[in-house]
Amino acid sequence: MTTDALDSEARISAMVRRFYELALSDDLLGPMFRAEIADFEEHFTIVDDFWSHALLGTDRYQRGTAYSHHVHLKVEEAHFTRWLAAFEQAAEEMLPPELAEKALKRARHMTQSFRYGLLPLGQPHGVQPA
Ligand code: HEM
Repeated sequence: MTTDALDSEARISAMVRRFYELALSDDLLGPMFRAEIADFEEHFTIVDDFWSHALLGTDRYQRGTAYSHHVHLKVEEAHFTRWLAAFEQAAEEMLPPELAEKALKRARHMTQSFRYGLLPLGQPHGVQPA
């Protein structure tokens, strides 16, 4: 692996850990992550693999679609807003600008797909319900 690729992998790992630092201190996301994830070190490695695959094109994530690991979650629009805010902050702090831009584009796109799959039909997407 080249030095650049190694550096990108290290930055992705730092971004993932920063994301969970922010998400675990959030009063809505924190309890959900704690209830669902038994081993955080193992989970970080899985999410590192996902972002390495998504951003660097490696074959490290081989667990099907990330979406399938969310279908059982009871989420509302607020979960998405907060998830994305934490991700944006972590990406901007930890990734070089080009990689951060790519990560944000991917995260926004996936958040929107997850909304269509996980929010009840008829609930406005991307709008906080009254
Ligand atoms: C409402 C927003 C979201 C919430 C509350 C959420 C929550 C969670 C939770 C609780 C898990 C652990 C599931 C388990 O291990 O059983 C998980 C896994 C994961 N999430 Fe999310 N998530 C959200 C959005 C996203 C988005 C938009 C992405 C990608 C851009 C993403 C990527 C992942 C990945 C890669 C995993 C690991 C899946 C695996 O085990 O293979 N999540 N998420």
